[in-house]
Amino acid sequence: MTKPYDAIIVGAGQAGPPLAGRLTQAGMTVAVIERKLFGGTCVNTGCMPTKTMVASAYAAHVARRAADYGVALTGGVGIDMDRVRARKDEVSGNARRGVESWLRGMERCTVYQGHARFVSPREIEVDGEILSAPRIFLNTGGRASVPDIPGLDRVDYLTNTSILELDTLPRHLVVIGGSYIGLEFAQMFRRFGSEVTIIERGPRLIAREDEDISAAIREILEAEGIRVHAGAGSIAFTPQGDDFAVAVSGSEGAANLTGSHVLVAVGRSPNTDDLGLDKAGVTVDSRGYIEVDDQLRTSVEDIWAMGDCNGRGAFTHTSYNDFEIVAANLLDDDPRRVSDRITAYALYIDPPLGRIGMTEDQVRRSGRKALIGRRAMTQVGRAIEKGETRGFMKVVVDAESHAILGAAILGVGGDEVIHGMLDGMYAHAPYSTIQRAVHIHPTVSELVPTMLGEMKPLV
Ligand SMILES: Cc1cc2nc3c(=O)[nH]c(=O)nc-3n(C[C@H](O)[C@H](O)[C@H](O)COP(=O)(O)OP(=O)(O)OC[C@H]3O[C@@H](n4cnc5c(N)ncnc54)[C@H](O)[C@@H]3O)c2cc1C
Ligand SMILES: NC(=O)c1ccc[n+]([C@@H]2O[C@H](COP(=O)([O-])OP(=O)(O)OC[C@H]3O[C@@H](n4cnc5c(N)ncnc54)[C@H](O)[C@@H]3O)[C@@H](O)[C@H]2O)c1
Repeated sequence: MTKPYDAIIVGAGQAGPPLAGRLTQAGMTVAVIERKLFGGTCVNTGCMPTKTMVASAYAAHVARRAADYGVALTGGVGIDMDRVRARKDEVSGNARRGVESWLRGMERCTVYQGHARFVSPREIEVDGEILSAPRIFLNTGGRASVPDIPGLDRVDYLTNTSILELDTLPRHLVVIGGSYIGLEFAQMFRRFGSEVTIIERGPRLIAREDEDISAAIREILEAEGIRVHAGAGSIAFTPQGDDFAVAVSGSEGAANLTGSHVLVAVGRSPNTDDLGLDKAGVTVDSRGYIEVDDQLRTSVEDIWAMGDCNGRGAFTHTSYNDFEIVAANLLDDDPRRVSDRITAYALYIDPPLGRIGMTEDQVRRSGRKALIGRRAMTQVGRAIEKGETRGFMKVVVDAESHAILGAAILGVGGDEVIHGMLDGMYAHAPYSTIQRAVHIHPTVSELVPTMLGEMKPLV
């Protein structure tokens, strides 16, 4: 027998649960299907656990530097991995339980725990039951990709999920992939006390960013004792008892290392291969992402895809914004669109990188006339006072319209401070609006107007 609902939501990540809230408030009956953990990647194996552990690593780092601040600690700095993990489990577990109890207590919402699969454009099967609805929303997220590296299959490799459950500290953690996931874990485990090596296939770390940012990040990580092999064209693993050997060669030369643990951090793949999308006629692109239009409609009428599974964003805030776009179009007669969204994200190494809009390189390649402002964190009073002067900030502005095109702040508070300029971009304000704003002293933000007042033509 088929159970009818007004709507079916597959996946309880960042977009599904709030959409269930809006649809049920509008009087619809909704089935939410989640196969694993409520809250999805961000809550369980992504942002929340990692940022909680990044905080532990930061505490260790500051403790090691205590004497710089005139604080005397007797004895060395030890790491209690059980406590680190327990703290992470508490933060993440509270959030997961919060999402689950919210959904289970939601009027007109029925929660199914199991794997969902289409049997037709309007029907989904979960654990042998068939549910039907005139509208279906997909929020299935993604999982770690595993690269085809010789010998990797013979090594007990870790992903962002399994590394969170380690109860002992790796002696030597080898990280494959030098982007968001790789860099955050690399610095975290180095600060916990592991030896850490990053192996990146591309010519530089976090290669989507400008070269000066990649170089500064590499310098920050190397200063903490992390080894980096970029331009690694060839990587091969050989098991050696409980350890493994890894041979790397490429544009930075060749090296042979011995590691105890390897983390694979080479990108994510969408959870779309096991959804029966062919039974519904929903199309995917060559990498498996569900094809959507600017308002997140798939190729099949009344089926929408939100979050990481549609390839239009890969962040918690973009997934949540997808929910806002779908809800606004469906329930509020408000034609919100993905193309209204300005690129914005942060990399949570310490100091963090806050990034918005275009990179300097993208602006240069666009050929438009632009102005650029730059300021080292050594010229920021608050950073000096805090003893955290690594990094710099920069901004690129259109020379004719005076619109802010993009900015980066690699420095203490950079993930927060960048929002002033982001809000200026959303307000379509010329840069002079922020340049003339009187910011609070002493903050990192107070140097943003100064930087905007000292711009030069981008050549
Ligand atoms: C280590 C790490 C750190 C990160 N840090 C950040 C960060 O600091 N900031 C940031 O913005 N982003 C971060 N991200 C990215 C962020 O976690 C994701 O972009 C976000 O969680 C995507 O949300 P989503 O709703 O699209 O999917 P998900 O949160 O992945 O949710 C999808 C859900 O669907 C379920 N599901 C899948 N298929 C089915 C099926 N067939 N049937 C039933 N259920 C199904 C899954 O079990 C899952 O619960 C990080 C990611 C990782 C891996
Ligand atoms: N701070 C954040 O917001 C945050 C943190 C973590 C993850 N995330 C999300 O998770 C997603 C995945 O992150 P990620 O870092 O795994 O992927 P990514 O796609 O950002 O980077 C993968 C890196 O691995 C390298 N690589 C690919 N194949 C390789 C190989 N065979 N050998 C060596 N290097 C190889 C690539 O050149 C690239 O630098 C990101 O797109 C991001 O949206 C966000």
